[in-house]
Parts: sequence; structure tokens; C-alpha cells
Amino acid sequence: QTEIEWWHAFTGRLGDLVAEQVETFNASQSEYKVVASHKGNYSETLNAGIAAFRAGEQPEILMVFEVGTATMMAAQGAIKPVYEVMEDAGVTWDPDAYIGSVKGYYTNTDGQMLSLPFNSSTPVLWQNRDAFEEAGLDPDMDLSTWQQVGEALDALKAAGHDCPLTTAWQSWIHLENLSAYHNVPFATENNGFAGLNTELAFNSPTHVNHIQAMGDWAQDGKFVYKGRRNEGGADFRAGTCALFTESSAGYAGISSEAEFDFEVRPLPYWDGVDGAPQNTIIGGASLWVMAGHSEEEYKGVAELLNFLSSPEIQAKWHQDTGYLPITAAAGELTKEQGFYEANPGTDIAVMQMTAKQPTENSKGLRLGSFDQIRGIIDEELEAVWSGDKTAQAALDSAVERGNVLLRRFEAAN
Ligand SMILES: O=P(O)(O)OC[C@H](O)CO
Repeated sequence: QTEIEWWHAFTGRLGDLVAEQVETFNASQSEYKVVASHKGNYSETLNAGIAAFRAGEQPEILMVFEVGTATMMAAQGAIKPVYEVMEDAGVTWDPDAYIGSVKGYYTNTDGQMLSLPFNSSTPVLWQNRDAFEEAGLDPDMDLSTWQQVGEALDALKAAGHDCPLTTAWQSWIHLENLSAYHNVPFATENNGFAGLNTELAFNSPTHVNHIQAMGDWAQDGKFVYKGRRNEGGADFRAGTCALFTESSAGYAGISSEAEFDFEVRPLPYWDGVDGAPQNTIIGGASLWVMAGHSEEEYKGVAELLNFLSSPEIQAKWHQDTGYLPITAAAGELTKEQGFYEANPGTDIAVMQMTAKQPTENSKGLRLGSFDQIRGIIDEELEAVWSGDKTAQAALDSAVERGNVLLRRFEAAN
């Protein structure tokens, strides 16, 4: 048996679900054995993959969050593009089966797919309906706009709620997706898609107004900051927080753990901003195939990637996790199976991504050293939440500091 190593960043319910997929694949054939290992959070998994490559001990497959995409694309000697893996292995594979907004993120300028879009998500608003009722609010109230959310936060706070709103992935949701959703650039050069000479642009009035509103809510105890990744998830699942901006893939944990009536709502937008709501952009991760392995191993990789993209497996993954159905066929199958009807709100993520034709501002982001830039953004946002900086000062500083890293990346690539 040929062994295929797959390094990923999943624990908890998502970890169990990946293990289940691997078991299904391993049981479906006898030539290959996939061994999946958890390598820490997204950043740790990316760094483990890079370090392993340098040491000549890289796995066949590495899960890299969307933030690491430009870094992986630039690491030419370290990866084997997915389209090449599929071609060489001779497996029947249709790159057009993947939905455009997801595929576009992971293809090069010639339209060739470099990594497999395995777990793509988009941010939504999670609501604890019981908390609304307890605060005397109508749980069905409209929460489409941030103005309406602001009113709900006032009422929750007035009713003595300790955590009216929290968030996961603050840069992803409150700056990166905020930009796309309000059709303003996060960075120049089409958010980096048009060239390495991109500069950050997330200190416009739209950005500043939103971050200042969140900062004011933080000062008033209406927005409670829990951490840079998805630390807030535990609080929301335990029923401690009433509203939670988080990935659609929060569904995996929430649907299996929450002992309250929860609901998925679209990500709110600011009423009055021209063109909003546009569309949100993806997050999550894709699977990169690493260089330096044998033909036989790559064949196994191709079989696995094909298996993961098959309508049945992908539809189940989408329904279990809340990640987007990455192929049109998986989406159709989910509809036919009656899943959206039985689980209202589970189609919101797909609709939010695809309701409008994406613009130059809403196709996604492709920025070098972006994990480090997110670190800078996190630090600056934390200064706003704690009341140490105004939104304008923090975002100006994040743009300036982030641009230094972009110039270094440009010079090195
Ligand atoms: O929780 P995920 O997997 O949907 O990822 C969220 C963000 O995209 C991470 O950068």
C-alpha cells in the first residue's frame, strides 16, 4: 500500500469529520492509505508544511488557509499544481465543475487550478434566539443591517446581557469581507490579483466608520472581544453570547453542541453605503500538493482529491460542516436531498457569495505575507477595542505597517 500524508488544521467536530472522510476513502480502495494528521491551527499548519519542505520531510498534501494562497503560489519549487497532478495521473477531472467564485481564488492567470478548494467558507451572523427572547426582543427581528444590529445590541445590553456580540476572525470578517460586501477595495491592484505592487487600502471612510462603531460598542460592553481566531466559538456554543460573526463553517460545532435555538443570518451591511450588500468572499482553506514525491504517491493524491470533490462526498461535507458546496453538483444534490428545506438558513452562505456578479473589489484577496499582515491588523484592532486608539489611527497604522511587508514580498518574488 502506498501511503499518502495529509496535514490539516482541524480539531473537534471538524477533525472527526475529516477522519470520517479519510476512513471512507481508505475503505473504498486498497492501493492507497491516507494518513491525516492535525498540525495545529491554520498558521501553525502552514508553517509546519514550509519547515518540513526545507527539511525534505513534507507531506503529500498540505491544508493551507486562504490567507497563505499568495505565499504558496510564490513557492514554485515546493508545490505541484493540482491541474498537473490530475493530468499526470490521468484521472477524469473537470475543473469547471467547481463554482466560479471558489475556483477563481485558487487558479493562476491562465485559469489553471493550483490547489484544490476543499473547505471554502464565508462569514455569516449567528444568532442565539433564546437570548433575544430573554431580552424581550423579537427573535425574528430584521438583522440585515448594522444599524438594526446596533439596536438589538442596545436592547440586549439594557436587559443585562454580558455578551451581546462577539466575533471570530476579525480581519477576515470586519475588514476583508466588509470591503467586498460594501464594494470598496481592501487593497489596490484588484486586491492583489493584478500584481505584486499592491498597497493596502482598508483605511477608507467605510472601513473607519465600521471599525469605530465596533470600537464604540466594545467600550459600551456590547461587543466583547474573545480572540484573533475562533476563540469566541466556545462562548457562542455555550450560550454566553447572543450574536456571533463567524464562518459559515461554525455550523459544524454549533449544530452539534448548541443547546439553544440558533439561527443563521446573512452578514449585516451598513445601510446607506452605495452598492451594499455586494457579495462576500471566501475563507477556509484549500489543499496544496507538495513537490518531491513519487508518481505512485501522486496517483493516490489525484484519486483522493477526486474523491473529495465527488458530489456525494462534497454534499455530505457541506451539510455536516457549513462549508460551501464547492461544486455545482454538490449544491444541486443538497437541494434535491431536501437539506436546505429541513435546515433553514444553511443556504445563506452560498446566496451571499453568489447573489451578485463579483466586482474587482469582491473577487477575493491575493496578498503576500498576509498571515503576518493579519497579525498586524489584529494588534491594531485590539488597540481600538481596548479604547487605546481611534479606528482612523489604528487602520492608518495597519496600512502603513502592512505595506512594508508587501514591499518586501514584492522584492523577494
Ligand atoms: O473557519 P474557516 O475555516 O471558515 O476559516 C475562516 C477564515 O477564512 C480563516 O482565515
